[in-house]
Formats: sequence, C-alpha cells, structure tokens
Amino acid sequence: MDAANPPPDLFEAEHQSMLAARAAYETGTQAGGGACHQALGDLLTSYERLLRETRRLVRRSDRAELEMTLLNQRLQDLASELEYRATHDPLTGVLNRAAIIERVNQHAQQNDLALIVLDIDHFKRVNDSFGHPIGDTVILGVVNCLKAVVPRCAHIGRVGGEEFTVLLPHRETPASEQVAETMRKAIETREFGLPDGSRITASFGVSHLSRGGCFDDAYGLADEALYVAKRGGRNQVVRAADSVLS
Ligand SMILES: Nc1nc2c(ncn2[C@@H]2O[C@H](COP(=O)(O)OP(=O)(O)OP(=O)(O)O)[C@@H](O)[C@H]2O)c(=O)[nH]1
Repeated sequence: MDAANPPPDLFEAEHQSMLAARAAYETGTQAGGGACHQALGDLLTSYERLLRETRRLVRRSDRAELEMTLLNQRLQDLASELEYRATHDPLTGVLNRAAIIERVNQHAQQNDLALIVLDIDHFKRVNDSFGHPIGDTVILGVVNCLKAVVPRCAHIGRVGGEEFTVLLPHRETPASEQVAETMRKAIETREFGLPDGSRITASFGVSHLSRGGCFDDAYGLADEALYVAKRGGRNQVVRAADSVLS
C-alpha cells in the first residue's frame, strides 16, 4: 500500500454526516429544531448505508475465508498425495526403494534391526508364459501374503521388479527367520489362480544389523544369503553368515 496516496475512505459521506450531526447536537437549541431534524435525517440515511455496507463486507470476508480454508485443505491433500507418491510403489502400495532405504538407515541410527530380502522364484517364467498383467497380479498376491503375516512393526519395501525387503525393527534371532519362514509358507500355499494351476514360491535371505550400521551393509549380507537360497533350490530361508556390527 502506498503511504503517500492512501485509498479513498469508503465511509467519507457517513463521516461527514456524523460531523454535521455532532455539530448540530452541540449547538443544540441555538441551531434550531429544523437544523437538528435535518442532521438526524442525514445521520439515519448514513447509518443505514453503513450497516448495509458493513454487512456486505462481512459476507464477502466470510466467503473469502471459506475459500481460503478450502484452498488450504486442498493444498494439504495435494502435499500428502505428493509425499505418498514419492515414497510408495504405484503397483503394490508398499514403500518404494528410496523410502525403504531411508527407513532402514533412520532406524539403524537408533536401534538394531533385521532385514529380510525376498525374490519371487522363476518369475520370468510367469511373465513369459502368461503375460505381464498376470505377472503383476502375482506380485500383488505376494505383497498381500507379506502384509497378512508380517508383525505390525514391520515395514515392507519393493526394491526391484520382483524383489522386496522387510525391515523388522529388532534383531532377535531366530524371530526374524521365523517371520521369513511364515512369509515363505504364506506364498507357497496361496492359490494364485495361474492358468496352468502352478504355484508360486519365493526365496529369502535374512541379515541382522547393529545400531549405527547402514542399509547397504544389511542388504549386502541378506542378498548374499538370498543367493545361497536360490542356489540351494529356491523356496527357502537362509540366514546371513555374519551379522553386521558397527
Ligand atoms: N509383470 C512384471 N514383471 C516384472 C516387473 N518388474 C520386473 N519384472 C520381471 O521380473 C523378471 C525377473 O526375472 P529374473 O531376474 O530372470 O529372475 P527369475 O525368473 O525370477 O528367476 P530367479 O530369481 O532366478 O528365480 C523379468 O522377467 C522382469 O521383466 C513388474 O513390475 N511386473
């Protein structure tokens, strides 16, 4: 706002009639009844207009406030949606690679943890035999199995096409291997409804990380264990030989 050129006073006319009424009131009887009557009439007209204008302004400001509230709400919804999209896998809804890595690293700063890495067995065959969309439904089915059996404190992430990690925010042994075993069984026994009636299995590697470690350490060991599981015939859980100590 320009201080040298203030905006015109919206109520200048009312202000003037107030001044005139005040002057008539103060001069009282000397001014004569006619002048007082005239001033009172003007004052009434001004006061009515003042009320009309004030009500109009209050309505307008209420509308503006409501619009602002709605816009704020929409902005918050969009920010949450953006945050969700930036951290979640669009197909399965679990954490994406960057988000699970961050979650593991954050957790490892404060606590020990266990990391399970799993990979669907012979998944390429599913895609090649039945097509990519059926492959996608298998991925979704596997994630549903994981969600159904992991403890509430676990975090599931998709780190690659058919590869997932599960963060268990503790490092009790053999509890984490048991969780992996439960996931393995859930996948093995699930009816995926493939056209040839074949079943789906997955292989698992489990590692443990001490406080102060990082995702790469835990993932490297779990991935090695996963490789052993694949080499050993798939559909099995292998624990990493060494825990990572900080
Ligand atoms: N349908 C589908 N397929 C995917 C997706 N991401 C990766 N893939 C497929 O996953 C398959 C992975 O195959 P491979 O890495 O050869 O492994 P595999 O056939 O599972 O064999 P093993 O891991 O050795 O048991 C490839 O065919 C990829 O095209 C996806 O989002 N949807």
